[in-house]
Amino acid sequence: MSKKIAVLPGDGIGPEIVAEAVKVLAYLRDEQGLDISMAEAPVGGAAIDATGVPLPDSTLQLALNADAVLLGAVGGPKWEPLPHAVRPERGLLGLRKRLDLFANLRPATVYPQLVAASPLKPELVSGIDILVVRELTGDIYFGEPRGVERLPDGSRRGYNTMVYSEAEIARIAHVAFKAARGRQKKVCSVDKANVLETTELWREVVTEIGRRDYPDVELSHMYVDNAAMQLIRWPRQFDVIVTGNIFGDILSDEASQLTGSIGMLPSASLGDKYGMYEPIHGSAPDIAGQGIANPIATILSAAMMLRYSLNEPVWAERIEAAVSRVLDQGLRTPDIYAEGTRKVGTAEMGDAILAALRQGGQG
Ligand SMILES: NC(=O)C1=CN([C@@H]2O[C@H](COP(=O)(O)OP(=O)(O)OC[C@H]3O[C@@H](n4cnc5c(N)ncnc54)[C@H](O)[C@@H]3O)[C@@H](O)[C@H]2O)C=CC1
Ligand SMILES: CC(C)CC(=O)C(=O)O
Ligand SMILES: [Mg+2]
Repeated sequence: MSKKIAVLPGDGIGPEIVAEAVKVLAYLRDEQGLDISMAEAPVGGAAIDATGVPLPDSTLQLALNADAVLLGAVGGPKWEPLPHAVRPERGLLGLRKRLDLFANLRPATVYPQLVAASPLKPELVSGIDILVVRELTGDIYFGEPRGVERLPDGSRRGYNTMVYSEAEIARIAHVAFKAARGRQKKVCSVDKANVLETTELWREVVTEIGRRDYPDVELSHMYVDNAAMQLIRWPRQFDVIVTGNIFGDILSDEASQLTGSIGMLPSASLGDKYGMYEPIHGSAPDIAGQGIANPIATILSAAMMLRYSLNEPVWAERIEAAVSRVLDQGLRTPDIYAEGTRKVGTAEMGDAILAALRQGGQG
């Protein structure tokens, strides 16, 4: 039966990078007989401009009725003056919550061709293969109460609430332990249990599940400040990192620098029923509209979609191999450019990956 893909380009560079991933998917549909259909809808700022809200019901329904969602990025300076409740980012958070996409898998692997593109020394980054398992529907991004209130003395006070239930911690812990079993069998759980009760509970629950259900997986714990430091000092010590929403958000942006650029990191946001695929970066307003954004993270997100939601692991591998071949050819968007390579724009990079896929697909 035909598989439906909801395509939500969003804002800033979103439409530019999603267009390149759509080229790849359209090739699989039109020339390789993959039984998929794509339908596009606005989300974030684009949706606010079109309908007044960041997650219109029609977009939500499209996502709920799809087999997988491909998302670009949302947000930008244009919508920053709006109240938080109706900002573009709330559209994305709403989508993650409504689809119950509690597990965000953010693999950070270094392509050997890009070792020199990392600001870190080659001997530190070569060979890194980290999977950040970020909880995506809880924590301080969703906790109530939240807001800014006026105090009797006339000054203002802002507050957000970090919340995790035992069940929320348990289900993400299982995802991390299971993922580790297919890798180096090491999980590092990152928290701030020395200060925050919520994450003390996190540590207890992860420890209990590890001991009870995954004795074959080595479990360690690290405070988030140390983890941020260790990622730079000795990144190869990590296999799977499991952590909450806000820590995972921050640490995965940091991990992207090990790989050369945030434009290289894909992600899969998974729940029991749905899957959404998005690069880890934002809408990059500073380079939007210039045709220079790196589309690789989005194309690799489409590969993850083929693997996790569309049961097409071979095409996922072929796309990943095509990216590698284009890097071998020396093509680079500006964010990963180094002397001796050829600088290309977003569309040229997408075209080159498609051309490499055509060759690989025939072979
Ligand atoms: N998943 C999402 O939709 C996310 C949305 N945002 C939103 O995006 C907007 C901008 O946020 P920032 O903090 O600037 O983060 P950002 O990730 O958009 O950009 C950070 C830096 O990385 C660069 N960059 C990002 N993606 C790139 C790519 N594919 N190729 C080359 N360079 C790339 C940007 O040019 C910028 O210098 C904000 O409105 C923010 O709320 C931020 C993070 C995630
Ligand atoms: C809601 C998003 C802006 C949060 C974010 O930065 C991310 O998911 O990477
Ligand atoms: Mg982020």
